[in-house]
Amino acid sequence: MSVCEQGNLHSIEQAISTLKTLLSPIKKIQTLPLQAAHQQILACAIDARFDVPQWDNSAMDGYALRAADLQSPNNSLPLAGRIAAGDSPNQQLPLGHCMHVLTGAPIPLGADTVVAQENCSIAPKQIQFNNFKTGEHIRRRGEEIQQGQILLEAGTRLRAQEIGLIASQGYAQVEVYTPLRIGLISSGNELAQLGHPLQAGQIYDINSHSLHSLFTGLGFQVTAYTNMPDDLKQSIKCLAQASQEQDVLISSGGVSIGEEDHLKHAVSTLGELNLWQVAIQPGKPLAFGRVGHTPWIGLPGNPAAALITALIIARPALLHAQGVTDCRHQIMHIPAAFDWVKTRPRQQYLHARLVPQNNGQLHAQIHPKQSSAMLIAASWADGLVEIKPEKTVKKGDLVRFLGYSELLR
Ligand SMILES: Nc1nc2c(c(=O)[nH]1)N[C@H]1C(S)=C(S)[C@@H](COP(=O)(O)OP(=O)(O)OC[C@H]3O[C@@H](n4cnc5c(N)ncnc54)[C@H](O)[C@@H]3O)O[C@H]1N2
Ligand code: MOO
Repeated sequence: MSVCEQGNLHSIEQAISTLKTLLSPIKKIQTLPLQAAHQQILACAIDARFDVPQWDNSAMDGYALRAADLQSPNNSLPLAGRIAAGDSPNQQLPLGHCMHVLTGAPIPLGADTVVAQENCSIAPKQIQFNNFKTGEHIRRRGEEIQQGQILLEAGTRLRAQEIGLIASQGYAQVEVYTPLRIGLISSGNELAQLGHPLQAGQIYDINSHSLHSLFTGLGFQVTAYTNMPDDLKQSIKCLAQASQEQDVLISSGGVSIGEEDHLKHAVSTLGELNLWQVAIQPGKPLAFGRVGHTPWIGLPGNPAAALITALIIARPALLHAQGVTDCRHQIMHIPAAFDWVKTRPRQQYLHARLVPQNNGQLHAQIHPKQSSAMLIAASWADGLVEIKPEKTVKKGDLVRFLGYSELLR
């Protein structure tokens, strides 16, 4: 890998691929109670310990019968008993009888049909069946899951539905990959901490907070370091310390070409710089490297540039290192509600909202303030419209839309 010259920008695909190489996949595994495993990544496949359902059971409140028993002209059978969910699955349906069954109740042996109670005329000891189909309303043993079947593969992120599926098999604990430890570093003399009044020339540190929220939301273990001043010696000291304590360092700011942008120099002193400058707008000055053996991602300082490069480039590589097997995000093709007439050499990411038209179809509307220094549009937006380098867009053209709901999970 080589550091490119200014003006020779790396493509986004190259950047993601370089970063994946830089971040070695996490191997550490921990066992967690199921309740604590939300958003974590499964380290071992989960297989089915038993069939689901474990026995034939009723899908309705009604009456279980053997269809061949219904010979009488008035379609009725004497009632032999009642079975509820939780009762034994081994009860026998006596010949020529029916049994009352509640939803979830085991089907008595010999029955082949459940008739919903609203389709029955119910007398105390005799049930008349008005309308039914043979075989209906029985949930068959194993129709959902069969014993031994792989339910979830290693590398799956555990959402509410996966947690429920694991619980259905009685697993109280799961093995998950230990979350990557991410050290967040903001750089800049101008940055003030929340809770402190601003001095002249200061602004509040935004990136530490937006990135903390983003990466903890993705399941990583995040530590924010205090601000790194615009000073080479102190940058080296801060990076060296953080690199001892974390699996990955992610900084924001200080990667452009100004004389106060010391980060790349500090990283080269402690390790190596692998890549700098990517054909993405916002976010061109993005850089990667190593501090000692610890991978480093240098996001640009402008808050929207830091957020977008974190989502588009850092996110897939970090999830890959975390063991996630499917790091794709859905891309929708949505008609543009805007014109984009001026071509740009870098791939554009525009803050956009999905707006329903009169016919109910969604169109992508972009915010008027797309500056990388501004977060107001990101907060307004539902996601990002992606425009390839040198492309224009006319109203009604289909554009690629990446929803924040996809990017933030
Ligand atoms: N001569 C050039 N100047 C700049 C170029 C260029 O190619 N040539 N690139 C511009 C682009 S694009 C970006 S993006 C920025 C990125 O620069 P840095 O990564 O070095 O970031 P800083 O200079 O440290 O800060 C930029 C901007 O963002 C504010 N900032 C930084 N950190 C935070 C934070 N944690 N919270 C809130 N705001 C933050 C900082 O105050 C600056 O206003 O460079 C352009 N310049
Ligand atoms: O990448 Mo910069 O973010 O264009 O401002």
